[in-house]
Amino acid sequence: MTPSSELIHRGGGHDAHPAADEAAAATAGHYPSPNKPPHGKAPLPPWLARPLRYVAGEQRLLFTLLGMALASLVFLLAPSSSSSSSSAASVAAVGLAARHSGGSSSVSMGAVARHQGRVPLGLKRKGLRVVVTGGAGFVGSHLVDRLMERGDSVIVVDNLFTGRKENVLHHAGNPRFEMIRHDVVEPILLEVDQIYHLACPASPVHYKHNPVKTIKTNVVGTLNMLGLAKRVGARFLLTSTSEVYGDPLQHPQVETYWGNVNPIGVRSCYDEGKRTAETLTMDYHRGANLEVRIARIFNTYGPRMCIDDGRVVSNFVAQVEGLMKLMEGDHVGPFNLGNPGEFTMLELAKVVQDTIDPNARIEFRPNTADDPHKRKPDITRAKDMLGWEPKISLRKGLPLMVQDFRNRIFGDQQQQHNSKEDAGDH
Ligand SMILES: O=C(O)[C@H]1O[C@H](OP(=O)(O)OP(=O)(O)OC[C@H]2O[C@@H](n3ccc(=O)[nH]c3=O)[C@H](O)[C@@H]2O)[C@H](O)[C@@H](O)[C@@H]1O
Repeated sequence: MTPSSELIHRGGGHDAHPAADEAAAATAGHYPSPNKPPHGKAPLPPWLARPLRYVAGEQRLLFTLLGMALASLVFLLAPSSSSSSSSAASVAAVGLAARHSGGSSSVSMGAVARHQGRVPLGLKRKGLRVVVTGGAGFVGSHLVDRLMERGDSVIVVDNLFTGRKENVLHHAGNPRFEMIRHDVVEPILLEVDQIYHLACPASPVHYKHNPVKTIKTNVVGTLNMLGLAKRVGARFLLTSTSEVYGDPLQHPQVETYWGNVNPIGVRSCYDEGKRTAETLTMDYHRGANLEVRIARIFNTYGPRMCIDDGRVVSNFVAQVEGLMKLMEGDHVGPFNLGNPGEFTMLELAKVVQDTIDPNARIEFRPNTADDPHKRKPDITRAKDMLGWEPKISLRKGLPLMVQDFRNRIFGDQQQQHNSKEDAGDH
């Protein structure tokens, strides 16, 4: 075989590697002369002649055109399914990237995912990403249970001042659940759709313990969470309190009542703190167009309540239902969420005697400073606009809480007793 026939043979047998063939020919010293015009026509430069010959050979051009026509046909016939699945992929990727990135990029990515609106074909609507500050507390942990039940992804942000890990421990290991030990007075960046802001010491024994910290949590903590909501475009719900009415001069209290609060008293860190939190919430709503909701919670009791809480009981944790209705609804509020059933302290003490211990002694002591004399929510607004009202009476609800307290106190004592016995055995 001559070197030139070898070159032709290579060209025909290894079409996929013309460049390699050229290199082989060059090393063999058999590059065709570019200066010899074939059949007297104008010569084609070799960089053009070779690819043209390659494309024209073996009907490759025909096959290429056929392939392109087929691909366009498929694309035209199935435009919606292919485009929605690709958008689904991009949304999923965006969600993932957004959770793992910080800075401003996560903000815009979150916005893309959130405003996607349409659910891609064949995909179930994904649950929301929700932050619950104070989610390890009494009300917060019951809210977390409901959100998890609904299929949401929940992040609890709590500094565990009065909350307990045990309140949410049953969700540990669930990939939709996360708990971050964090104090809301420090900023935090999370990519979420909704923020339930509950973090705050709520009972007088706790909020009076460190009043400066209490007001800081209410003001700086709320500012931080509002800032987060603004940044990621999340809906924000504040759990305010009946304490914003102070020692009310109007009875029962309607949401339009402005309250009677001592600004310099021992309870002011909480009362004024929550009032400022409400002000901040409304300012962000008006000034930054933030979607906000405000609930004013009246005294609540139930399982998981702090054993040394000491607040007067009036309502069961079914209030959580009210919080969720408020978040999902169209009304900003504020809404009173509480039980309008009224009773005196003496009546309450007697219910406690009947349900818990008939031998419990009733003591009469002077009231603490600025303690409200009377309080009763008017819940007309919540009934009409949220379709919410409390369902469990004190006599029915109290035994449920008592059972939980018994388990925790006597269960703990039983555990200590058992471990002492175990230690004695060794
Ligand atoms: O009834 C009300 O008005 C109150 O109801 C709930 O409070 P609650 O669940 O009853 O009280 P806790 O069990 O003490 O829960 C508060 C949670 O906030 C957390 N917390 C407290 C203080 C703080 O600085 N940061 C913080 O994360 C605590 O650890 C705890 O988990 C809400 O959390 C309060 O915002 C609301 O004012």
